[in-house]
Formats: sequence, C-alpha cells, structure tokens
Amino acid sequence: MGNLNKEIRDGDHPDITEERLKSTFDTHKMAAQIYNSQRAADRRNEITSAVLKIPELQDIKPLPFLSREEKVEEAARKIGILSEHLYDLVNVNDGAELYHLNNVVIGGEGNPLALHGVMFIPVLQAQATDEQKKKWLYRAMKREIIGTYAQTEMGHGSNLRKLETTATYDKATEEFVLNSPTTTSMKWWPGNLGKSTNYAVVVATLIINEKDYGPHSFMVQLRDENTHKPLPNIEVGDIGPKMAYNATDNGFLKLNHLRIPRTNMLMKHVKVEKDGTYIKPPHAKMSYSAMVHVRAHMNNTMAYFLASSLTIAVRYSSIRRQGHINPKEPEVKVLEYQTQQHRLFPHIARAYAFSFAGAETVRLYEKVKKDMESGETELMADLHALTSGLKSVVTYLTMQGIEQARQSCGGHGYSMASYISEIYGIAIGGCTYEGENMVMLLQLARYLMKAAKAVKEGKKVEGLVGYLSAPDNRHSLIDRTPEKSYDTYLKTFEHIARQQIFRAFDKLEKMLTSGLPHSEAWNKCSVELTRASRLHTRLFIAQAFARRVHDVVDFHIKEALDDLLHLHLNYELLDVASYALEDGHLCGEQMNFIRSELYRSLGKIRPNAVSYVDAWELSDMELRSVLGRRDGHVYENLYKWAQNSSLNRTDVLPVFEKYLKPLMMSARKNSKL
Ligand SMILES: CCCCCCCC(=O)SCCNC(=O)CCNC(=O)[C@H](O)C(C)(C)COP(=O)(O)OP(=O)(O)OC[C@H]1O[C@@H](n2cnc3c(N)ncnc32)[C@H](O)[C@@H]1OP(=O)(O)O
Ligand SMILES: Cc1cc2nc3c(=O)[nH]c(=O)nc-3n(C[C@H](O)[C@H](O)[C@H](O)COP(=O)(O)OP(=O)(O)OC[C@H]3O[C@@H](n4cnc5c(N)ncnc54)[C@H](O)[C@@H]3O)c2cc1C
Repeated sequence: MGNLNKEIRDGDHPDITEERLKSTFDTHKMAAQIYNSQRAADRRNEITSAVLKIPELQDIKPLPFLSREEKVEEAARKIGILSEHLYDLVNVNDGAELYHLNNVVIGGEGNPLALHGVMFIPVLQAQATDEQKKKWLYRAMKREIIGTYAQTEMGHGSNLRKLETTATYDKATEEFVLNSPTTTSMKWWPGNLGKSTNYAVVVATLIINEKDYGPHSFMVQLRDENTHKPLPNIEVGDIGPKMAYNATDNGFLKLNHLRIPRTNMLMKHVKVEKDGTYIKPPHAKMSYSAMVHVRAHMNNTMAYFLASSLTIAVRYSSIRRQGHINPKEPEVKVLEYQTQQHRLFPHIARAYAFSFAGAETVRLYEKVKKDMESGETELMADLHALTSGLKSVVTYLTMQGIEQARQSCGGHGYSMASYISEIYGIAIGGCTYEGENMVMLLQLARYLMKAAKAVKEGKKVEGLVGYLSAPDNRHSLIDRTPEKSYDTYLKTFEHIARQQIFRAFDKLEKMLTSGLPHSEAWNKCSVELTRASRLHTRLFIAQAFARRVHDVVDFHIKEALDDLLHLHLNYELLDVASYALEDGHLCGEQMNFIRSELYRSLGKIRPNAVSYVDAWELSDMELRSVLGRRDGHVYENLYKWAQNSSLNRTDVLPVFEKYLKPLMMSARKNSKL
C-alpha cells in the first residue's frame, strides 16, 4: 500500500513529510468527499497536470508584483489562450471543472469573462425566451460576445425597488427608452463592465403609461462588436482600484435616453406586449434568479477560499519552529501550540462544513431551477431563505477564518508572499455582493417569522423549519445520555435557534400590539431578528455536516470526518452557548464537558492536520503562496520571491539623490553650525 497522504515526494522538507506520514486516511479519497465524487476529484488533478504542461499558462511573475494594468492584461492573455484550447488541451466538461481551471490558471483576482460566466449566461438561461436565446445566449456561450449583469447603482444596491435607471415603454416605436437621470442612478460596481464587456443585462425600473412595475431585465449592447468603442448614448468606464480583486474592471454605466427594441426585455416569464399590456410572471421574484444562482454557489467558493488560507497556514505551521514546550528539547513546530491549533482547526472543520452545506444547497437550487422552467415556483421561498442565510453566515465566518490563518503565520502572514491578504480581500467582497449580509439575514428573518406565526397558531411547519414545531427538551441531554450520531448536540442547536426565533417573534408581536407600524417594529427588532437567522443557519450547517458523515461508507474517511464533526459541534456550541445558558438549557457542568471535548478534539485532529488541508488538493500554482508551498521549503523561496521587487533593481534608488540625500545633508550642515 502506498502513502495515504498523496502529497509526499522525495526532497520535501522533512518536517512536512513527517506530518504527512502520520495520515490515517487517504487524502485523495477525502478529496472525493469535498468535491462530491471521486471522478470530480480525479478530474481536478487531471486538469491541473494538463495546465502545468502549458508554459504560456504559467504566471509571468508572482501576481503581487504586477501593477493593476498588468494584472488586467495578464488575466486577459490567459483567457485568450484558455478559450482557444478549452477542449483540446484540458477537455473541460462542466462548471465545476471550469471554475477549477480558472483558479489554477488565473486565480481569484478576476478575469474579463468572470461575470460573463457567473451571471450573464445564467440570467439568459433563466430569463430569455427561446428566440432571445438564439440571438444572444448561444453567441455568449461561444464567447462571440462578452456580457455582465448591471444592476447596482451608485445610490442603490440593496433596495432594488428604488433603482433609478428607468426603462420607459414607447408604444409608438415599440421601444424601451433606458435612462440614467441622476449621478446616483449610474450603474456602479458590475464586474467587467468597465473595459471588457460589450453587452450587459441591465436591470431597470419598468415604466408603462407612467406606472412603475419595478425592476426588470433588459439586454443592452454597450460597445461596437469590432472597434469596442462605446455606442452612442452610452458612457462606460472603470470605477478604480479596490481593496483586492483588482484584475477585474468593475465599472460604471450611464445611459442617456438609449432606445432599445421591445424584444430586448428578457421575456421568458414576464411580458410587455406591443400595445404596452403587462403580463405578470408566475412569481414576482423570478427576475431575481441570477442573484439566487450566485448565492447558491457561494458556500463552495467561500469554502475554497477558507481552505486555501488554511492550507497555507497549516503547512507553514508545520515547518515553522519557534520556542519550546519542553526546554530540554529542540524548538517546536508552532503547530504544537494549543493556541495555534485552536486558532486553525475549527476553521478547517468549517471549510468542510461549508462544502457539505454547499452541496445540499446546490442540489436544492438545481431542483428549483428545473421547476421554474415549467413555471412551478413552490420551493422558491425555501431556496431564497436558505441561500440568504447561508451567504451571510458563511461569508462572515470565512472572513474570520482567513484572518486567523493570516495571523497564525506571524510576520510572514502579513507579506503578500503568503498571499492570504489577497484571498481575504477577494473573499470578504462576498459579505457585500449578492446582497449585503444584514439585508439578507433580514430576508431569512421574514421567512422565520412567518413560520413562527404558523406554529403559534397551532399549525405544523415542515422542511427547513420543521424543528420549530417538534418536541423540545427543557434541558439539553449533552453528557446526560449515550450519544447517538450527535443527536444531543443537534437538538441543543435546535433549541437555541428555536428560542431565539420565538424571542424575536414575541418582541415583534408585542411592538405590533402596542400599535407600532410594522416597518418600525421590524427595525426595532432587527438585531434580534438577525440573531435568529444566524442561529437557524448555523443549525443547518451543523445538520448538513452530520448528514454527510452519516452517509460516508469508507471507515477511515468516516472516522476522520467524524473527528472534524466532533470538533465543529463543540466549538460552534461554545460560540453560541450563552443563548442556552440564559434559559438553563445547558448548565456549567455541561459547559465544562463541551470545553474538555473541544480540547480533546484538538489533540485528535493534530496528527492529521496537514492531511486535512492536503485533501483539498490545492496545487502550488493555484495557491500562489510561498508559505503554503507543498514541499515546505519556505525560507529560501521567500528570499527568491523578494528578488522580484522592483525596488531591488538598483542598489540606490533615485529618491536617494532627490530627497533623502538633501535631507541628510541639510541635517548634517545644521548640526555643524
Ligand atoms: C466572482 C465574484 C462575483 C461577484 C458577483 C457579484 C454580483 C452582484 O453583486 S449582483 C447584485 C446583487 N444585488 C443584490 O443581491 C441586491 C440585494 N437585494 C435584493 O435582492 C432585494 O432587494 C431584496 C431581496 C433584499 C428585497 O427585494 P424586494 O423586491 O424589495 O422584496 P421584499 O419586499 O423584501 O420581499 C417580498 C417577498 O419576496 C420574497 N423574495 C425576495 N427575493 C426573493 C427571491 N430571490 N426568491 C424568492 N422570493 C424572494 C421575500 O422573501 C418576500 O417574501 P414574503 O413577503 O413572503 O416575506
Ligand atoms: C466585489 C464586488 C462585486 C460586485 N459586483 C457586482 C455586479 O457584478 N453587478 C452588480 O449589479 N453589482 C455588483 N456589486 C454590488 C453589490 O451587489 C452591492 O454593493 C451590494 O448588493 C450591497 O448594496 P449597497 O452597496 O447598496 O449597500 P448598502 O445597502 O448601501 O449598505 C450599507 C449599509 O446599509 C445597511 N442596510 C441597507 N439596507 C438595509 C435594510 N433594509 N435594513 C438594514 N440595514 C440595511 C447594510 O446592512 C450596510 O450596513 C458588487 C460589489 C462588490 C463589492
């Protein structure tokens, strides 16, 4: 039998090989859990190997040394090569493979086709009629045209009902007139809008006969297909540098009474007839499908960002030696410190948990998408609630985990050589895009309040909120009864979420009964409401993790995942325990038990720590991190990496003659006086 950890190679740093030799599970079989099938895990590695053989696809130099213009150019250069050879070189079959290919070749900082794939194509697939698909979708899929999704404006992103861009129907010419009447009505933020795209699905407020019908989607050609020059009545450009994600040209767009044909409104579900008659869609929010699409996939992208940072931090912690635990022995790997383990391991468990919760969410999304094609909309509310909560909780916890990973690398974590700060910058955009986190938690809260009301009225609720009408124990049974598949833990999470949901509900009801208008009462309860949403979502994540572990067949994989689940449940419960202590559901003695289980878990995870992150099978090319190198040879490569600094091109910089020398000369002259 070969090594269980598949990353072991001759010549690697002995400290990291020592870690890998301790693995109790086959890392490639674990990858099959993370990526949902052995075939998917195999394909990732095949694609990585194919890319490594193509010299033009390698980074010209480490990305942190490129200027913004160079980053934009480098991403476009690679997209060009990739598009030419997508099928013959690497034979990409589906969205997951394409995503992986992009991560390896280009990375997370963006590329000219990012929004084209993430939103433009999905919105056409979901909302264009067959005729419109023939006109735009097939051209888009062949990359004859490049598009984006232009919804957010300078003045409004969260409140879509107040978008200022108007699409006014002109019955006489059978056209819509698209207009940005104010500075704040300019589209602001859409990815790749600035310089790359020549088409956009523009979301604008539909006006027919002076009546406001709310946001609708329109296809707009922005630039000439040959010269790429903006078309008349269109002003378009880049919004400038951002805290990260700078290979992407997020843009602005001003439309000046631009006329487009009536048939440019996406009309699969909703219609404006020639005479201006408006035909409603089967569900009022069907046009929000592109956002739901991205939200449904965000758990997996966040899991990936978190796992990338942890791979870097855990590998580095296994070769970084500093300080002693036993003064008579050599300096230890920093991974031996319990504080380091406590800082990193719970986030490893979260990365796995997000991936498993993500797989369930994508399954539900695919079902709803199929239903919607035939006009069936029953599960849309469930999906919206689930994805709203998950996008908020997962992005926030990912942000925490990446920052802990960075700090766990000490000083070198702060260098771009770690690349963690770039990953952080890219990932935390997710707290804002696709719905600001608080706004989305409040969307879930609407759903939870409806369910709570139904339960109070004696109705039985089912599905994601079924636990609200299930029997509850007054006291948690953790450490009070033999544990069966973490049942006592999951019931405790249920209790905590249920209590908070009803607490928020009662508070809201009390205010409403006192005569406060609903919107004011809602605002005064909104912190409690967002807490309810977070607890409900964290329960779902824990349940999804437990369901996955339950379904695993391979003994060693199951055992290793079970260890992570054990850590996850104890760590997360401690994080939210105050809710259960408040009403005596948990007592101090049980808290001690949970804490000691957490510490025991850290010890159990420790020998497999490197293997848990190796199982994500993230190649050096995609990690782009000196600290996270697979071979563990960090120090000599840190020195090599610094040689790329343009400041090192000469020993003496011009600023010396210009500013520093005069400064010192004058100081010396003054001291001689
Ligand atoms: C690689 C990196 C890629 C990055 C890509 C980033 C791209 C982007 O960011 S694109 C822009 C994303 N923008 C957003 O997400 C905007 C966020 N805002 C919204 O989605 C909406 O304004 C929202 C949902 C908050 C409120 O919508 P609004 O139409 O005012 O509805 P609202 O009055 O609150 O709710 C009405 C009902 O519709 C329901 N509803 C809202 N959205 C949906 C939906 N998508 N599906 C089903 N039901 C929905 C609500 O639950 C509510 O139901 P109920 O009345 O039963 O409680
Ligand atoms: C990296 C990145 C990429 C993006 N890509 C695109 C794109 O491709 N296409 C596109 O159209 N857009 C894009 N966006 C825009 C993005 O979708 C919006 O910025 C986002 O939806 C948040 O809206 P906002 O900026 O209006 O925030 P605001 O709503 O102004 O948020 C400011 C504060 O107000 C609070 N707030 C607002 N409303 C409420 C409320 N009802 N209740 C309680 N609190 C509230 C928020 O919680 C937040 O704290 C992108 C943004 C980023 C950062």
